Amino acid sequence: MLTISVEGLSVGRGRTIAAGPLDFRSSAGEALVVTGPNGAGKSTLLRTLAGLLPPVAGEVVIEGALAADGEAARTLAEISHYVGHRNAMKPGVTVGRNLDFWRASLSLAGGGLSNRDALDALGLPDLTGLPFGYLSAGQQRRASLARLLVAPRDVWILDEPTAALDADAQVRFGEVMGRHLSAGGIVLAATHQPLGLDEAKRLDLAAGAAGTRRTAGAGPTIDERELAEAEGWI
Ligand SMILES: Nc1ncnc2c1ncn2[C@@H]1O[C@H](COP(=O)(O)OP(=O)(O)OP(=O)(O)O)[C@@H](O)[C@H]1O
Repeated sequence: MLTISVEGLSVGRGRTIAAGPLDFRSSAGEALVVTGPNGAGKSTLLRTLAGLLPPVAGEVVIEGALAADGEAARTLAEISHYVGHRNAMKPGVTVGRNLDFWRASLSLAGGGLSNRDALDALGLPDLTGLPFGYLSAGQQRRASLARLLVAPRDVWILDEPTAALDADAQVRFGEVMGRHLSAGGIVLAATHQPLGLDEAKRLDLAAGAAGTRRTAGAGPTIDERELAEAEGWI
């Protein structure tokens, strides 16, 4: 059975710890909802889990999942979707071609929904022929979330997934996540809003996190400019 074990994980930038050390475990069919005030380290935790930032300390152990090459997956990046604050869809390219890109990039063994069915699951009409940039903010978020369905992956790492969604879309996306969990998937989500995941485990980063940035004694050295470029800030 797919299991993610997080042990002594401290996350941050360079040697500055934003949150941790953290210990938790998620198994197939489970959701973990990460909460906490602004600056508590929720996004930093999710980016670290997704493999976009190195951990300051600790480790993430994956068991029971196969990567694209048929070997046991060793990192979450090999078996997960990451949806950050940004939509990661090209505005000048059609919705359909954006989704085709995600299908081609992330599908492990096929089996994803068609673009039209994925959009329908998020309550959108067939907008596949429109440039992504023509969509409203909420439509853009829905279309971006549709990539979770065109390229099936076991683990969904979601940062504020329902920001910009109206009430109907929030309910729909709650149902989409529920079906993913029922099929044995895992959801790791940070949010300030209820996600409709009543059975989810909770991880509250409030205690001792915001405003108490600490520096690790040892850790990987990061080139701050490289990091900023990788994150699209410069
Ligand atoms: N690129 C960066 N370089 C240095 N520090 C950063 C960088 N990005 C975030 N931080 C710092 O890391 C800490 C945690 O930020 P993070 O974005 O993880 O918080 P969050 O809990 O997701 O907040 P919010 O609820 O506002 O989205 C903050 O103090 C923030 O200033």
